[in-house]
Amino acid sequence: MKFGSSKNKELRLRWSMPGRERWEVARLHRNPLLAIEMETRLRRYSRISQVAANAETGRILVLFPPTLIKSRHIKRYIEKALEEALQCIAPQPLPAETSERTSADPLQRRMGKVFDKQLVDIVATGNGVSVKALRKPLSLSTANAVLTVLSPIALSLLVATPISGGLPFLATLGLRSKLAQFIFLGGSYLGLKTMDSYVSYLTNKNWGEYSQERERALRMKVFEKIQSMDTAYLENEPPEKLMALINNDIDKISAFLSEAPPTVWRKWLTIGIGTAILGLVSPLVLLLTLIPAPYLYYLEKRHFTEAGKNFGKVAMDKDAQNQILAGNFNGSATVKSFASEPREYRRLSDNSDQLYASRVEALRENAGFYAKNNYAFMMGISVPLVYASYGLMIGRFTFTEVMIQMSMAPTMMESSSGHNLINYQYQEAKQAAKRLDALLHVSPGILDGPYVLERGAVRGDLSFEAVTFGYGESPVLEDFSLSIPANRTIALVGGTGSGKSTIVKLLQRFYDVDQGRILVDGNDVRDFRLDNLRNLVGVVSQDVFLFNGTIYENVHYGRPDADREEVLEACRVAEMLEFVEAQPAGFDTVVGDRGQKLSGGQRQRISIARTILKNPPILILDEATSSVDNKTEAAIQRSVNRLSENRTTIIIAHRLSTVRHADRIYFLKDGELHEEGTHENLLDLNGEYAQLWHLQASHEPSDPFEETGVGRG
Ligand SMILES: Nc1ncnc2c1ncn2[C@@H]1O[C@H](COP(=O)(O)OP(=O)(O)OP(=O)(O)O)[C@@H](O)[C@H]1O
Repeated sequence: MKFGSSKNKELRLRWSMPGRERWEVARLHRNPLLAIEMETRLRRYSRISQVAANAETGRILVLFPPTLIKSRHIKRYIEKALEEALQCIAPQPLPAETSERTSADPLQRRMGKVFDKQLVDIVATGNGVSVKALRKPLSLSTANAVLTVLSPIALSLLVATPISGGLPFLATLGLRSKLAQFIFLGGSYLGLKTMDSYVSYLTNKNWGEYSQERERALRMKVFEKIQSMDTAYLENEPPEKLMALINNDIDKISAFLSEAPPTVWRKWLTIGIGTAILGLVSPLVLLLTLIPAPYLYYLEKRHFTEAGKNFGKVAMDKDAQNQILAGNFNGSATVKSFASEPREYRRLSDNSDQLYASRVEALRENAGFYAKNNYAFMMGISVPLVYASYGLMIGRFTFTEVMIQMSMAPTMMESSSGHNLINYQYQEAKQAAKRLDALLHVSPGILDGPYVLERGAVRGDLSFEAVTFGYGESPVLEDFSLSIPANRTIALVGGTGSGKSTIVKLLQRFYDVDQGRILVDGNDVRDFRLDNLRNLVGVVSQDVFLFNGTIYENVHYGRPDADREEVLEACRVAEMLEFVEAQPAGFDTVVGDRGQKLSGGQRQRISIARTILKNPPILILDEATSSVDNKTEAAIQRSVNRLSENRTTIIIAHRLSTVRHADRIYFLKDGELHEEGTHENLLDLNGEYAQLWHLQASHEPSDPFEETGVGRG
């Protein structure tokens, strides 16, 4: 992307002093991903000491040592970082149908015709197949190939010089004496070897950096895509599958990129140059050298198929063994109680026999392959050399020519083998690219609306107008209407599966309604930016998800820009200070995976504190107190009551004592409003709500909220 004349509009220097500059970047405004990408890119410049990009203000602060870097360079660095970051996070312009996809970049298009198109597109994710990025690694690989061929030739000439009596072409360069030629060739050989090592290092380093850069861009793109996916998609895809896409598939592409292009490029160039040299010296020796190449190729291909099968079988047997062992160790008490140790022993013994057989088969095949491969390889070197020696004997070749043949034959053989490993990596990368490409081209159905919401301006009036919605064919909600004035507390009650949670999922646009509309302050929720809409709603539910961090971090998650004082205040309102102080490391206590190290009530309070910190105008309490004892419930209820003050609140609960003080209660049945009114109205109505109330009252010894004097919504 070029900025051209728009450059000045993109960037504006807001403030500057030696070693510090603050720039305004128009596109940074409200674009947190761009802020992250720009920071990452600017940090790569070793002479920039600190960077902070702020998506709220659209500004970027750069700190640098003024003695090392001139102020005018900062602008160039920012321009470059912006250009690269924009390409990296730009939305995929490709349409959903594979057949219609076209690559904008001409090099990408050309490469897509030679290699697998999906793989090329995936490698190009973010910023295309950049000629500039490939120029250096490709040049280094070329130099590497040339040096691979030149070094053995220099050695041949060096060894041949004392015996052959000198090289005429060196004599024409003024090196007439044998010693002068020897010194020149010895120096050249050592110099070439040194260069060869250094260029090899640079080649590997550059291809490695290129593949790592591509891996990073791809990982971020895939992660961004997964995050943008609809809830419906995420519910259908197991997390392990998504993790495998990000870990295994991207790794396969990265491994292919760091190995295959430099190896193939070097091998092909070496074969090309070697063929030319051997062809000049003796076409027959060249032919003899190349004869085993097809056989070597066939051997490798067969070996990869067989080895794939054999190691697949070994892996299966090993998996089965792990399962047997895990079952045995985890269920040791059950094994002992049934006295089934001999049965367990037999299972492992049978499995070990199978594992032995499959491993032996794999090793046998491997040994056979290496024996045949070595034999063919050696013949590829030996037969031409026998012929070359014969040629020397009958005077067809000079000693120098034989030495060149002796050095080139192994180099050629080495270069003509190993293609199957590359092919294997290519096939793996192709399959990985296919899966990633499919993911990147799924179009999310739920997209941002055009309007940016100012949070403070939202009152919190909610209205569901004739909403019909179903997850599949049959509707869960049908022609459902409900109005909630701002700052009121309403309750949704009803049998299991009646659609209560679905209503709040629709409000947050986890799904879109099939018919009708949902309004916030009179505006359709589909018109808002998704992040704005979801920031309006705070949910405290029965299943609290905590990240595996500290208590403080989990509360702070509610509003990352909150300071410590605000976090502590939220915890105080959520009545969690007492339990935090009892923890070994207080707020720094790590909560464990999904918060497993805490009790249900403790997790619940963290969730409430998190929501208090978020301070949303609309609050949803989805069975928030259903899994705790009466005392904890009463304490949580106190926090929840404080939390619901001055907010539109929807309470979902099965236990009716939790909702009796709501301003209005809606009783749902099969996705339709069956009864509505205050608790007293509904009791007077003596319908299903009243029946349920009496049923629950007869099972509950007393109303916990009456006892503790809390529970007013
Ligand atoms: N993600 C989903 N995919 C398919 N069907 C779903 C999904 N979520 C809910 N349902 C179905 O939609 C219907 C309503 O579910 P919902 O969770 O809204 O009920 P609920 O009233 O909240 O129930 P509960 O009180 O048991 O939580 C149920 O029949 C349920 O099986």
